[in-house]
Amino acid sequence: MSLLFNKISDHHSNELPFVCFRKPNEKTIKGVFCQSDELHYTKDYTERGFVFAPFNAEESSLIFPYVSCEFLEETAAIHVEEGAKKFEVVTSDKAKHLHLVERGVEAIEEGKFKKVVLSRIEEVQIDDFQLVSVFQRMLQKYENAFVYVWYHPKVGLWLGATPERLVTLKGNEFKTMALAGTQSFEGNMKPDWGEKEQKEHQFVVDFIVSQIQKSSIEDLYVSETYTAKAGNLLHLKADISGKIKGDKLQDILHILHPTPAVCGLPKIESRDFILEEEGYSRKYYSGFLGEINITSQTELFVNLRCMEFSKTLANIYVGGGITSQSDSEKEWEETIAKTQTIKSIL
Ligand SMILES: C=C(O[C@@H]1C=C(C(=O)O)C=C[C@H]1O)C(=O)O
Repeated sequence: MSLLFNKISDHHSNELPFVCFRKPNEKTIKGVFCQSDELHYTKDYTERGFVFAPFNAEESSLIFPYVSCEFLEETAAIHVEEGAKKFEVVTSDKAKHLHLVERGVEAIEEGKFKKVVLSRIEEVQIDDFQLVSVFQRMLQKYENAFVYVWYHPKVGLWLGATPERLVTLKGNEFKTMALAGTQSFEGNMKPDWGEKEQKEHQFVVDFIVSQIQKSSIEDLYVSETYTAKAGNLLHLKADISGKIKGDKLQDILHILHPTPAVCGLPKIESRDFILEEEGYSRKYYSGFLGEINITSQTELFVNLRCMEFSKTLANIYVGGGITSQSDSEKEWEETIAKTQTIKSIL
């Protein structure tokens, strides 16, 4: 095993915090290793470090401050075997999810909001969990995702391979994306998209554009909508960029997070519905993570296609966008397709 993967194993066994990640379409894997298990929170996003933020923007975001961390980088090619797939689904409550989606559609029909993203946890029993192998399989399988493993002994162990960028700041350049609408990849990168998917994606574009117009970001550019592949799934995607004039990272996060790709529209009404009705805590799922203020660059990703581990269980977090046109059975199928993307690396 390489130096970096050994260090991950050691730090995890010694119960010391770390994060290891690879950015989309890059080869370098970076490891950040903390020297103590003290918990740090961001004050105002002006710190330098790796942020791990929850879905609920009213809760604090964790940070590994780079002043007190050790770093390792590697560009090793990874060749690992497919997952052993020795696992059993412990909880996967279909009736509950169908009911939740139906309540979401009713609330939309009552005019409470236009879109809400509803999610669930699937608990999977894993025998003989090998952290490094699972992480390596994720790296191998998801080249165009932000792939990470994040650990803090007082918080937990999270792994993910997310296709969604929340925000990139490089100098005065600002970039984000609108990603929504899902179908399974069947070999065709130019599939037909239904009206429901096109609409749920447009809600995300419109929200981001209107929020940016409230900020001082100029030269706004929105690409054509196109199909993007993430694992065995396809999504509708549009790239959005601009030039920052005076906004701080904290202001930008405040206007963007959580976008209707993971929350809904309007933001507050849909968020309250999620917090009241989903019946579990999303914790860091659909929050965001990544490096902030590293040589004046920030790159944050939405925490999707992720799981949280305890000793013998993996909690897989999945959700999907609900609109007035949603069919609960199809929404259930979409969450199944999303869990399969994740399970294939276990
Ligand atoms: C909420 C998730 O994904 C989000 C929801 C999507 C959808 O509703 O079609 C697609 C991509 C993501 O923006 C998830 O994967 O859990």
